[in-house]
Parts: sequence; structure tokens; C-alpha cells
Amino acid sequence: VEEQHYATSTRHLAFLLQVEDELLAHMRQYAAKLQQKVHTMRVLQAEWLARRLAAIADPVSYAANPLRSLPLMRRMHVDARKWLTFARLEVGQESLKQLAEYELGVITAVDLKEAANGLLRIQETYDLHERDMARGILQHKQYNSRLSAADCLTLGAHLEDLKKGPLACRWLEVALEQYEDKWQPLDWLLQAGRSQIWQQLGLTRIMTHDLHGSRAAFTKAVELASEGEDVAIAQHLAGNLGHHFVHQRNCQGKSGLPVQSSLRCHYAAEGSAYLRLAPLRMEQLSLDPLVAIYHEVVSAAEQSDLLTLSQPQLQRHRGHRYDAVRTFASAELVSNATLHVERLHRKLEDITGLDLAESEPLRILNYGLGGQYYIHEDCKQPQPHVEPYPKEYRLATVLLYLSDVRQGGYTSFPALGLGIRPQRGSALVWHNANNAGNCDFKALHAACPVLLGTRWVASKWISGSGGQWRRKPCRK
Ligand SMILES: O=C(O)CCC(=O)C(=O)O
Ligand SMILES: [Fe+2]
Repeated sequence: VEEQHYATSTRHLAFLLQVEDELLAHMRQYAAKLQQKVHTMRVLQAEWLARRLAAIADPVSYAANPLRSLPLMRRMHVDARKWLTFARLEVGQESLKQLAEYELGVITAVDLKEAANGLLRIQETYDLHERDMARGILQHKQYNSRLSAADCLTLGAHLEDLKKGPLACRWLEVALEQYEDKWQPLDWLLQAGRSQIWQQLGLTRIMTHDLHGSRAAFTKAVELASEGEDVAIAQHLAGNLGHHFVHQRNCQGKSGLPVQSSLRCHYAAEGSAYLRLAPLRMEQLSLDPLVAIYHEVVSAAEQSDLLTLSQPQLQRHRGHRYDAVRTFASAELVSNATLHVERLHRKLEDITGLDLAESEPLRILNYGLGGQYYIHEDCKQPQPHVEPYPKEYRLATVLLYLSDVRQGGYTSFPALGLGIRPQRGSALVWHNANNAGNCDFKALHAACPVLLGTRWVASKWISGSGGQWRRKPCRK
């Protein structure tokens, strides 16, 4: 199909109206069919309910009357089946089919961009105010037309793409003014509701380095979200924004050495027979919470087992529809998958001094283009005194690096100012909870986007009721 560039001539633009009319006609037909079905179901339900109500007082004596129990049996055996068959019936399929045949694909994102550019060109050349434009005023002339909140949102997002932050913010503020509550039921469908606008505003304000305003916008987005509206990004960023910039520095390798001077780098030879025989080079990166890296933990044979076993199972992380927070594919491996995996698990128990029996399976993660795991906590605080604790109560995490990454892909601790470069075979260990059993916000972490190369890690979330600390030396 040839591209038309619909935005560039009024003749082509007018053609879109024709398409729109036909779409609307099909939509009306489809809605009518659905309505018919709903109507039939309502009538049936009312009739059925009327008979059912007769039994409310005393079900046993109702059932004891054969003139009632036979009909009951018939209803449940015959009518109910018919009703279910009817319920499963897909109505209006013909209209849907016709709708699907529409070549909406010919109207492209490029067309929308050109239209947006056209509007913004007018704004600049004629020095128009975005609020006036949205309300139908062009050079002091009032027209009987307006831009909807969704239109303004589109312009705002487009301007953000063009790196025109301040103007984007202004359009988004107008979008909020133009928002009308009456469209609220559609917010989840069109994803252009008030909370989407606030979310976009938050993102755009980050761009203009307005951290404060950005956090406020994200908070609003979360507050106003109606059911089904996807505000995952806002939700995430509302809490983590202060850390976003430290995180960026961490990712870029600009964070330097950890600030605490008491940190040690030595051979760890305590806690198990294995470590006494083969001490591991251990580097402390933080003491509160503990973050330490152990070198040469995962042998080449173990690495290759983990990768081979995971390959057939790797699946894109399933989160929200558009989940930029976690962009990787992962697979789970049970602790006794192979002898190597089993041995590796014992090694992790030795290193951490923690019992892994109650923990979730080892997860192998592979990050793709720009893949990241944005700032998050592994540990979720359980309700006090409600045992057993849920799996999400993860006291510690071990991250095994299964590949070097050519560029980027550091593990970042925004609250600690740490950026750790993946080293194949190393294990990064950190505590998510303190000795009082409280999840520690400072253990917040992220995987930076991969800049170049591939990134394979295995992560072991260590959960349990606290008993697994028993292997800590000097505790009993
Ligand atoms: O891949 C990383 O560096 C982090 C992984 C992670 O945070 C996790 O698995 O919880
Ligand atoms: Fe994590």
C-alpha cells in the first residue's frame, strides 16, 4: 500500500472522514447486536429469578413438592445448558470481521506526526497560545471547535520526543484543563485519561530537571488512576525519583569507590568447610546494608549448565502491557536441575550463611536491546505476626553474573551510590532486611540498560521466616 501522507493535503485529510463514517456505521451495528444479546440475557435472568424466589423461604419443602422439583431439575439440566451455550455465543462477528478488514494500517504514526508538526508550526509562526488553540481561538477569532484532552496529550508527547520539554509541559497542562469527566469510562480503553496526562507530565518534567514537579505529577497520576488504567511507570517513579539521577551516575560508572573507608577486601574462608578449603576473594561494598562481591564463584561448567537449561524456557517478563520497568526474558531453574546447579546452590548457602530451602527457584535473566530492571526493592515487608511469611519477604539476594557486558548493564544501588560492573563468574550478595527483620529501603537496586553486548545473570531471592540466619557464625 502506498503511503498517502494524509496530513499534507486537505483532500487526503477529507478522505479520513469517509473512513471514519464507515467505521462508525460498523461500530453501531456491532453495538446493536451486543445489546440484543444483553437484552435476551436480562429477560431470561428475570424470568428465572422469579421462579427461584419462590424457594427462598424453605428450600426443603420447595424441593419436596414434585411439581416444583421436576421443573427445578429440568431447568438445571436443560435450560442452564441452553443458557450457557447462548452466553458463549459470539455475536456481531460479521461486523467485527468487516471492521478488521479495514486498512487502518495505511494511516501511520508518520501521518500523526506530520499533523502534529503542522499544528505546532502554526503555533510558532503565528505566535498562538496553546490554551487559545485548544479552545478554538485562532488569532482572536473564535471557531466552533476545540482540541480534546487526548489531542493535547498527543501534542505533549510528540513535543517530548522532539526534546521540547517546556512547550510539552504547557500543552500537557492544557490537556488537563481540557479533560472532561464524562469520558472517564473510556480512560482505560483509550489510555488518554487524566492520570495518563499526569504521567506524561511527570516524564516530561524529568526532562526539564523539575524533579519536584515531576514527583508531584506521578503522585497525581497514581491517585487519579481508574481501574484498568496503566500507570505502572508513574507508580514506579513516584517513589524512586530522587534516586533516578544517582542511578544514572551509577550506570555511567561515575560513582567511584564506596564512601565507607572501613570496607575490607579479603579472602573469605569462614563459615563452611568448602570455604576453608577454597577461600573466595570477597570485596565489601557496603556494610549497611551489606553488599559484597565474591569473585570466581560460578565455574565455567556451572555457567554453561545454567545458560543451556534456561534457553528453552526463556520468556519475556509478563508485567503490565507496556512495562519498561522490567525488560528482560527469564526462566526458572529448580535447585536440583543438575549436579552443577545443586552444587552451586550449596556454594551460595556457604557464602551467604543462609538456608535456601524456603526460597524461590533460581531465575536466569537475559537482557535484550536496552534491557533493564529499573529501580526496585526485592523485599516486601510482611504483616507482623502473620506466619509463615510470604515468599516476597526476601531477606537477601544473590546475583550471579553469567556474562561480561561489553558496555553498560551495571547493577546500581541508587541509595548507596554504587554502580557495579558485571564480571562473569562473580556473585553479588546483598541483604534486603536488617537484623530486626525490617526490609531496608537502602537496598533499592536496578540493572542499568545494556549499552552494548549481552547480559546474562542468575538471581536468587532468599526468603523465609528468619530461621535461615542460623548459619551465621556466632549466632545460635
Ligand atoms: O540484573 C540485575 O542486575 C538485577 C536483578 C534483580 O534486581 C533481581 O533479580 O531482583
Ligand atoms: Fe532485584
